[in-house]
Amino acid sequence: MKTVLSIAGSDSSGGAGIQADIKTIESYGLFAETAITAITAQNTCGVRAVQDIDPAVVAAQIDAVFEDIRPDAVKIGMVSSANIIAVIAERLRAHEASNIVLDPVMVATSGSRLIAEQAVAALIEHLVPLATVITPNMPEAQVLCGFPVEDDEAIQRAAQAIAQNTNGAVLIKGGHRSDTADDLLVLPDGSLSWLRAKRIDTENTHGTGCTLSSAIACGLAQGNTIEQAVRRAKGFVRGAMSTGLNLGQGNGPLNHMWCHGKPHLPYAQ
Ligand SMILES: Nc1ncnc2c1ncn2[C@@H]1O[C@H](COP(=O)(O)OP(=O)(O)OP(=O)(O)O)[C@@H](O)[C@H]1O
Ligand SMILES: Cc1ncc(CO)c(N)n1
Repeated sequence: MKTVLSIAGSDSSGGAGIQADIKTIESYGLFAETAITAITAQNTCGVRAVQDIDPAVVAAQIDAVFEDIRPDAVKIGMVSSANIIAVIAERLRAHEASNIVLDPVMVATSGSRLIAEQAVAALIEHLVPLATVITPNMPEAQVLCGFPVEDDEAIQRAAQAIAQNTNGAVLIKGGHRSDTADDLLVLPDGSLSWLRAKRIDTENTHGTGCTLSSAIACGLAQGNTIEQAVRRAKGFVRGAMSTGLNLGQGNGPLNHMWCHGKPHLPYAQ
């Protein structure tokens, strides 16, 4: 069985972070492993508390996983401090990890900040160069490239600027657009493709980015090309957004148990 390691924060409300990743990886039929970077107390309305995990314990989790059940792909999500970022990069290099998907998480859907301002430089220096695919949303792309990212032309320039720091691909996600949900993919050979999609009219978008990035990691673990993995992942998120699940009082979570238009729950009543 193929395995995927999620290095990310815990979301107590279950819709984002480590929890979204495990649900996604299981929906792909793969085996999920985890290295928790932070524990957040949050729900669909906001983040109430964050406790970072000691960097030595983050490193120990990564070592324990690689030295036993070696993952076929790695997804990196919330990494809130420069020290944690540095140990993750160091351990992934030491284990010669491949198929690394970096979701440069900065702000939750609810608007709360999830990374220290000083840690952004460390993310660019240590993790961006290791990534097979980087998946910023538009505000994150703006922080990574340093200029406003508001229209198609700026999205294109931002993706190309971010791609300068990596041998991998860059996917700029369109969840923050008002008109469409088009994403832009720049492949390592510099070729550009727009992944066009109609917007789904819903407030329930908590964890869309976490779900997308772990789904891309699953596709890479299964041997998909980057473009195939990204297109399948976008379809998976779309399906998980479309079931009409409406939980919580804020931006609700996705339904990860969606599978090709029908539930895949053998024990469901
Ligand atoms: N309303 C929507 N309709 C269709 N697709 C959407 C919608 N919102 C987001 N998506 C898609 O979901 C994926 C994740 O994009 P998004 O920009 O929401 O990530 P994000 O901001 O990192 O998410 P989060 O911080 O909530 O985890 C992208 O492929 C995007 O196009
Ligand atoms: C733990 C965690 N990671 C990522 C996100 C971004 O959606 C979130 N809200 N919480």
